[in-house]
Amino acid sequence: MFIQIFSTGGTLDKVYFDALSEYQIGDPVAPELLEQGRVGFDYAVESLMKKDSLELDDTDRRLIHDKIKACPHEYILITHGTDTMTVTAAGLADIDGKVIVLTGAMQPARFRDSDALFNLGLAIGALNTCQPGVYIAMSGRVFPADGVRKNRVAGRFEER
Ligand SMILES: NC(=O)C[C@H](N)C(=O)O
Repeated sequence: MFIQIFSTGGTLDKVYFDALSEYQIGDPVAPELLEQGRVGFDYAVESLMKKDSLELDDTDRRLIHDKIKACPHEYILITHGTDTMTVTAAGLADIDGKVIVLTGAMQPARFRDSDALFNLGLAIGALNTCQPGVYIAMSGRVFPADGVRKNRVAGRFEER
């Protein structure tokens, strides 16, 4: 099994710079987390952008779409900010023959109580078992991309 990972930014990849008292988006954390998980598959990671998903625009989403469409691999993982994950996922619905899973985190992977490792593991499980289609793996569940929303108050994803 080979998984192509595209990172786009989001809280998952955020780094806290104390001197600046603000967050910035660092390098993709996915490889480190996969190493920590001692995974038994091959993968490659390509960083497409380093943005909070609230700042993604149509041009960014077109790039994400076109990169995936042109990718020769069947299994695609997208790490993405949670706030507009469903918007990006909706734009991938026309891509056939691939298992595409988006995941992210409510807390930066670098935080001790982060949900990042858990969510990434869930996404990898989804890639191992799902039929071709677009899915969001968050909150311990794998949702079809068109059947989920983020509940900001509760801090989790749920059926819509
Ligand atoms: N948890 C997150 O990823 C929220 C962040 N604002 C984003 O959508 O990029």
